Amino acid sequence: MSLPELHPERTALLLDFDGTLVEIAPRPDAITVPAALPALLAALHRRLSGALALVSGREVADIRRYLPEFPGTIIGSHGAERAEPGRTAAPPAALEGLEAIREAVRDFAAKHPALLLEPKAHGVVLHFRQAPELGPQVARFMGELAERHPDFAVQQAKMAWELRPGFADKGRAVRSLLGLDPFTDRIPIYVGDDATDEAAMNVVQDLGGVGIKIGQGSSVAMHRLPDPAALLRWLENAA
Ligand SMILES: O=P(O)(O)OC[C@H]1O[C@H](O[C@H]2O[C@H](CO)[C@@H](O)[C@H](O)[C@H]2O)[C@H](O)[C@@H](O)[C@@H]1O
Repeated sequence: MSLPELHPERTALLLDFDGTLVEIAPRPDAITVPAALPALLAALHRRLSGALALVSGREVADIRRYLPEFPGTIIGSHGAERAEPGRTAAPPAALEGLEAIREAVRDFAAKHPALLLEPKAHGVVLHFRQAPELGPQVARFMGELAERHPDFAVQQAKMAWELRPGFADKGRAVRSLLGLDPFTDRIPIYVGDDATDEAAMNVVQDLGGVGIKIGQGSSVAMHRLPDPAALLRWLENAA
């Protein structure tokens, strides 16, 4: 099946960030934004009359650090934040249990120096990319921590486990975005590579849209591209 076309009046385009627009790197701060990406996103935003959003597990502020000129909507922290063009995301609500979670994760990471702790305003990520053998232990620890903090959910990522607020999920965030101008009444296309993107792809496909999975692994998506470079080529042809 060939990839869908981007129609200026009928398409809404929703793009994940890590592993989708940028290649996975050894650390969260070691990614390289392709030189052509900012201009490409600006061109797509114009072509779709604003119906372009980034949907990331990263915080909005983090995405803005890498793409300061991005003109569209940004959904961050797996859906816990949404920033409209030109506006700052609202500060996070106080989350019950977050301080205790941070402390427990800090203590655990201190015992395993190969782990990388990524703190977020809405949660915390433990990366085991530098010590893959610790993966099962990290999964167990984060799972047990989530059981003690029912407002939080465990989110699997690539070589990482995260605790995020239970209310934050990309599926819910995308469903609500698609009810707003200029996304409403358009056919959504969602592109993502990771477990967190599956809920969003389910939603867009339920609504008659299209999911595109980047890379390998099982997915609900009806289309697939091998890597971010292939996605950029497709977007360049469509822009
Ligand atoms: O929803 P996304 O935009 O795909 O963000 C998901 C997580 O991405 C980041 O972690 C992943 O990418 C890192 C950089 O390539 C990599 O080192 C790490 O192993 C991956 O898990 C980011 O650090 C997380 O905060 C995001 O939730």
